[in-house]
Amino acid sequence: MNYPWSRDVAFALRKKFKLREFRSNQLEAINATLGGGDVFCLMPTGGGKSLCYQLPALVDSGKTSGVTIVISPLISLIQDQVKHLIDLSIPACALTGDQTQSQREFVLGELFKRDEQLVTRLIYVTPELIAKSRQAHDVFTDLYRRKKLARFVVDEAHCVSQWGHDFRPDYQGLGSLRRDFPKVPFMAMTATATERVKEDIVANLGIKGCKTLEQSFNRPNLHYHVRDKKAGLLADISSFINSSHRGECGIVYCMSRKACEDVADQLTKKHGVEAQPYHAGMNKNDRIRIQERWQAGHFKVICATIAFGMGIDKADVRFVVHHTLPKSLEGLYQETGRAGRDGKSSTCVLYFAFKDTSWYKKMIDEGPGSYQQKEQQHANLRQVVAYCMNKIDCRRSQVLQYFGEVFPAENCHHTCDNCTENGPGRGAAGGSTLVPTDVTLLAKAAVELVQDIVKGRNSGTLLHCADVFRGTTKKAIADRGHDRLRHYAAGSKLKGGDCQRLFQRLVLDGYLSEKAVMNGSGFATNYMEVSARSRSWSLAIACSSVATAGPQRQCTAARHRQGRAARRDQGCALSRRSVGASGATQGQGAAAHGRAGVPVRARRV
Ligand SMILES: Nc1ncnc2c1ncn2[C@@H]1O[C@H](COP(=O)(O)OP(=O)(O)OP(=O)(O)O)[C@@H](O)[C@H]1O
Repeated sequence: MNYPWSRDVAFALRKKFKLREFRSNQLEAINATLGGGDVFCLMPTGGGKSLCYQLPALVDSGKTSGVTIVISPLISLIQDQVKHLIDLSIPACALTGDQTQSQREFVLGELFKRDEQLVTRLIYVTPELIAKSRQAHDVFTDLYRRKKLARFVVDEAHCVSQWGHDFRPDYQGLGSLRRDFPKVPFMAMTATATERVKEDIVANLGIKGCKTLEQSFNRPNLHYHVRDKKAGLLADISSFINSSHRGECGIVYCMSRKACEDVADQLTKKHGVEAQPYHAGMNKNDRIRIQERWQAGHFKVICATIAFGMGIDKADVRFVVHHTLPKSLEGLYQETGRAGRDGKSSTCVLYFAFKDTSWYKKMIDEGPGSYQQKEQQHANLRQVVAYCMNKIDCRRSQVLQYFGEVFPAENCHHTCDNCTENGPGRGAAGGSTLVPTDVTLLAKAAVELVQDIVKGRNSGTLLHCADVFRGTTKKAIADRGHDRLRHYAAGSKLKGGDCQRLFQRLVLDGYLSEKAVMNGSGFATNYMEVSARSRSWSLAIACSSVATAGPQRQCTAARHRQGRAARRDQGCALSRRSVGASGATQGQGAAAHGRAGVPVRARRV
C-alpha cells in the first residue's frame, strides 16, 4: 500500500538505519502512527519495537510530525537508546530526573526554539519526570500549540498495568497526556501482555479503538529446560556452560545481591568460568563499567538480579540461567527473552527447588501492595512453580498458553526438555516413561494425614509428612507415633520424589500450607498445615459421589464453591483442569495445565 510518506519511510530504513527490510508488523505500526492513529504493539522480546517509533520520528510527511516523546522506565535504557541514535546521526536526547539543572535546561531550551531551528527528533523521558516536572509539561504544551508534537510512545507499556509483572505507579498517570494533548497519537509498545494487561493499558492510556498489532510470542530459537536444583548446583551450571557454551555470552539470574556476588565469585574461582556480579547495591559507576565490559565481550558471564537486562540490546547472548526461579511466567519470558536476539539458537535453563518458593511467599506477604495485588503475586508464583513442576507438557506450549496463544506441542521439535524426554514432540503422549495417574484419593489421604499430625499436637515438615505417607521406617517417625496413624504408608506405592511432589502440589494448590516457625537459634523451619481450602475440596468430593451423572447434577453449593476456588486460583493447574471439566471457565494461566511433575491429577468432581 502506498501512502504519502511511503518513500520517506523506505529512505529512512535504508539510509538512516542501514537496514534492508522490515520485520513482521514494523511497517504496519509505522503506517498507523504516521496516519495519526493510536497503536498498541505487542512484539516478542528482540522483535524490533524501537524501529517502529524511531523511524517515523524522522518522517515529516505523516499526519503529525515534529518531536516524538518516548516514555521509558529506566535511565540506563534511555542512555543506551540515545547513544545508539546519536551513533546513527539521529538527533535525540534524554530528559531525566538524574540530570543536572543546567543539562535539563539545555535540552528544554532546544525544544523551545522556534520552528526552523528545531532539530531534535526524539526525546526520551522517564514517567516520573512526566508526573513531576512542570517544565516538561510546559515544553509539551508549547510544542503542541506549534503542532510540533508528533507522538507519545509508551515503551514497556505493561508497566502501566497493575496486573503486569512490572507495575510502576508513575506509569498510571500517563493517561493525563491523552487528556492534555488529545490530538497527539500514542504508541504503546510491549513484549509481554496478557489479555487483561492489554485491556488495562488501553484503558489507562485512553487509546480505545487503537490499531492493535500482535504477533506470536514464540521464540523458536530458544531452548527451554528446567533442572532440579540440588547440591553441586554451581558445578552443574559451570559444566552446562563449559560443555555447551564455552566462551559464549550469558546471564545467570540470581535472587539476591549476595547470591549474585557468591555465584560470580565461585564460578570464577572454583569452576573456571569468568563471571562478574551486577546488582542495584553496587555503585552506579561500577554497574556501568561492568555492563559495558560485558557488552563489549571482555568477560562473558554476568550474574545479575532481574534489574539487569531490560532494554539491553546484546544480540549474541547464548544462554540465560535462572539460579532461582523467576517470580512469574511473564518474568520468565522476559528474562529468557534476553537470549538469542540475533535469532541464533540459545539455551535457557531454570534451576528449580520447591523450597525457594517459601522465600518468595514471605517477600510477597511482607512486601508492599494491596491485598488484591498480593493475591495476584501469589497466583503468579503458583503458575511459575506449576510450570517448573510440570515434567510432561511442552514448555513452549505452557509459556505461550499463558499469553493466550495456542502452540501445538508437535511444533516444538524437541526444543524443550519435556518434549525431548517424553517422546517425539508430544510430551507424555509420545512414549514417555511418565504415566498420568489419577491420585485424587491419595491426595485426600495426604491431606488427612497432615490433619491427623496437627490434631495430635504434633508438627511435621513436608519431607517428614511425605516419609510418613510412604511408610518409611525412621526413628523420628516411630518416636512420634506417626507410624500408627491411619494413613501411614498410604502412599507406599509412590516413589520418594513423586510422594514429595504430591505434597508440594497440594501446597501449591492451596490445600496444604507451610508455616515458618523460628527455633531458638533463629532458624526457621516450615511445618505443614491444612488450609481452609481443603474443606471445600472434601465437600466437593462428597457431593460428586452422589452426582455421578455429570457436572449439571452437582449441588449448587459445590458449584459455587468450585467457581470461587477457580477464580481465586487463576492459573492453578490442578483446579483449572478439574474445574474446566465441570464446566467452569478456563482462561489466563492455563499454562500449568493440569499435570505437574508427578503425573498427579486431583479431581474435585
Ligand atoms: N528490520 C530489521 N532488520 C534487521 N534488524 C532489525 C530490524 N529491526 C530491528 N532490528 C534489530 O533487532 C534488535 C532488537 O531490536 P529492539 O531493541 O528494537 O527490540 P525490542 O523489540 O525493543 O526488544 P526488547 O523488548 O527486548 O527491548 C536490534 O539489534 C535491532 O537493530
